[in-house]
Amino acid sequence: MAKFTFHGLMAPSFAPFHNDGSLNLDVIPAYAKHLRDTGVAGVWVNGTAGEGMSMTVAERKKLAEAWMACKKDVATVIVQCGAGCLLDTQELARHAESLGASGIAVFPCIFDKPQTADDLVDYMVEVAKACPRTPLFYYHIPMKTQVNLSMSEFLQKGVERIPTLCGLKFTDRDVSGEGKKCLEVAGGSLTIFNGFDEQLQEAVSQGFSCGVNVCYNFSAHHAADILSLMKAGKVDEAKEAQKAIVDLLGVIFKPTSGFTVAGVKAAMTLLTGLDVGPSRLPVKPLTPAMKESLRADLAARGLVK
Ligand SMILES: CC(=O)N[C@@H]([C@@H](O)[C@H](O)[C@H](O)CO)[C@@H](O)CC(=O)C(=O)O
Repeated sequence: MAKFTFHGLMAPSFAPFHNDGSLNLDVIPAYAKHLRDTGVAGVWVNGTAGEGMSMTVAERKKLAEAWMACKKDVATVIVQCGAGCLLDTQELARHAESLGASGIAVFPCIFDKPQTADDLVDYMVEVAKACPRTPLFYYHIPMKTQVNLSMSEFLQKGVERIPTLCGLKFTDRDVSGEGKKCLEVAGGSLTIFNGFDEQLQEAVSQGFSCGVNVCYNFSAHHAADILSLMKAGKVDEAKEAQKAIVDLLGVIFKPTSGFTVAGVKAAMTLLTGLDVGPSRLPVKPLTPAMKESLRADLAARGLVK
């Protein structure tokens, strides 16, 4: 079995774009230093917030390379390689392994979707052949993929057939049910990342010790508080820190009446001063009026000038 250990906060990094839509790699070194300075020890590149599915294979490779060049600041780099077809996924996985990535994460195929946990394992077996020396993770995010299989069954079957399978990202609200079952199957030897900012405290209460959540990009301190308060047994205070995250997300998603990558990218730029640029279609960027409304709401909370 491949070895992988991570505890704490991993940021799903944004894909920085110039206003003309092209990749802006120049911001990555400062982005990496910002994450280091805010206690974030890992990045999850080309995922959901990272608009992996909106980029070409060549762009995705460039982003992976840019983050790998910053390993002195952010030591753990997991590259999300799921793509439209298995061959592109394998090409990206081979590339990530050649760079020495800490791990490779994979969405399922989302057009012809796996119907059973066995189908999913079959697919992951083929991906693993392209990156036989690198820890492999499944990226469970049914709200995007509409693939909602039992993750505990997948893990049970997957470890039998994929020596490099090291866990999964559990972007699913059911942390206390299926999430806990995954932890039981993992038995401490696989890594299960919590996937929603809003449920970190609940996830930690079930035994999760790490997460890949978008807020770690710009307000990691709340999540770091949750981890340390839960460790100290201060559950009520941890729940207060959790409320602060939910409140912040409420502000960020107000202009778009719900989650969009455009909103969190705009928040990143406003809250950190690191310009990650607009989102790429099909995710519509915020309009100037939406951006101003977000800026004003964040300013009212003393979060931006
Ligand atoms: C759909 C989505 O973006 N989910 C976020 C959450 O952090 C999410 O933004 C947050 O919990 C708000 O609902 C992360 O799971 C994203 C993520 O890990 C990724 O970009 O790959």
